Amino acid sequence: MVVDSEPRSRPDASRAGPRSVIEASELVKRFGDVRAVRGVSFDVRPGELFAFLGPNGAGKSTTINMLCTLARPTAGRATVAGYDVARQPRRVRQHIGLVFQEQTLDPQLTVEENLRFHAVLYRIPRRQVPERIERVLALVDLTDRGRSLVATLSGGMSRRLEIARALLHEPRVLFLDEPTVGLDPQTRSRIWESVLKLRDRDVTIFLTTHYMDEAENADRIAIIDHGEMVACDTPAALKAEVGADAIDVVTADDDAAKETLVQAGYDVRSASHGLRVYVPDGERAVADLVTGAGVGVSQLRMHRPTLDDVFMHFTGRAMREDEPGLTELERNVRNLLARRR
Ligand SMILES: Nc1ncnc2c1ncn2[C@@H]1O[C@H](COP(=O)(O)OP(=O)(O)OP(=O)(O)O)[C@@H](O)[C@H]1O
Repeated sequence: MVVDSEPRSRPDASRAGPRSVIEASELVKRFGDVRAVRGVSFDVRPGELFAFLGPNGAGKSTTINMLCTLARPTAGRATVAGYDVARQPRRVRQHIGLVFQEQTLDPQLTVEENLRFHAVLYRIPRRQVPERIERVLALVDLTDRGRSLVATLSGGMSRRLEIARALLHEPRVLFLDEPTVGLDPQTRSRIWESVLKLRDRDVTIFLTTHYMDEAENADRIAIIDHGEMVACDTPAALKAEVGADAIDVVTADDDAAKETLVQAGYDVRSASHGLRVYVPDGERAVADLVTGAGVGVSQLRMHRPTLDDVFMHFTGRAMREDEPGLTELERNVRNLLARRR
């Protein structure tokens, strides 16, 4: 991405909220008849780790592309770092770093050469370049690989190098679109070590992911479905919104226990093995439940809502139902159906 000189322009402070580093207002994107994004609004505060989740075809990439100035909104507006994505795209690009799924490094160049090339594109003053390269490589734990050809790096190292490169021009916002997709758990956690270090550096992170354990790291999560925002809050608040804790109990006589508990006012469902009781606060309810069952309790297990439950609640689908085993054809059919809605 070449950042050339756009006429001097100032951040659009009149409109961007003073506390928001990203502000999207009624963003819309149509591709012909396809309404990919249908009026999405949200804001991201400085230093936040903001996760964007949604099923396949929900509109995540389209939204991120509009924020990164890679796609022009059909309607609505957005500012990033105070600049309008449609009217001041070059300014926006100066203040953002991008790590997308596709590798964009040159495999025939060394790690340092790739970074130096990026420094030229972003017009980083020459005398600052060595120190910046050293800093970003240390951040992603690649200090000793500066002279290695990128072609010789593992998938995880390449991804960490992409992050390092995206940070070289000191962006205010780092966009990570599925940064760990297809990588093994150990490599994913290495990448996350680097990402989480950024939290102390006042870099705002806008992330899309399919991995719920990664979304747990977010300060806030937005869920998008069929091009619309269906939820946006902290992981804890979203889980609380989904509702009650569930306690699974197996008793000496489940039918009798169910009757007694229902009479005592509990929300009880029969499960394939035992009973499931929904309570607002599982930890407090356990003791009362054991005595209230009226018969001997042989097993008891508490289940707190997870982000998977949250995702299911808001989208009606499991987060990872597309993986594994969904064929390309099935994915395409699903996208087609999503477009028709
Ligand atoms: N260039 C395009 N032309 C036509 N339709 C498009 C185009 N880009 C995206 N779409 C459609 O817009 C909708 C949203 O797509 P988008 O790629 O933003 O979803 P997503 O949430 O990123 O999905 P995934 O997780 O599969 O990447 C889908 O129905 C998709 O088929």
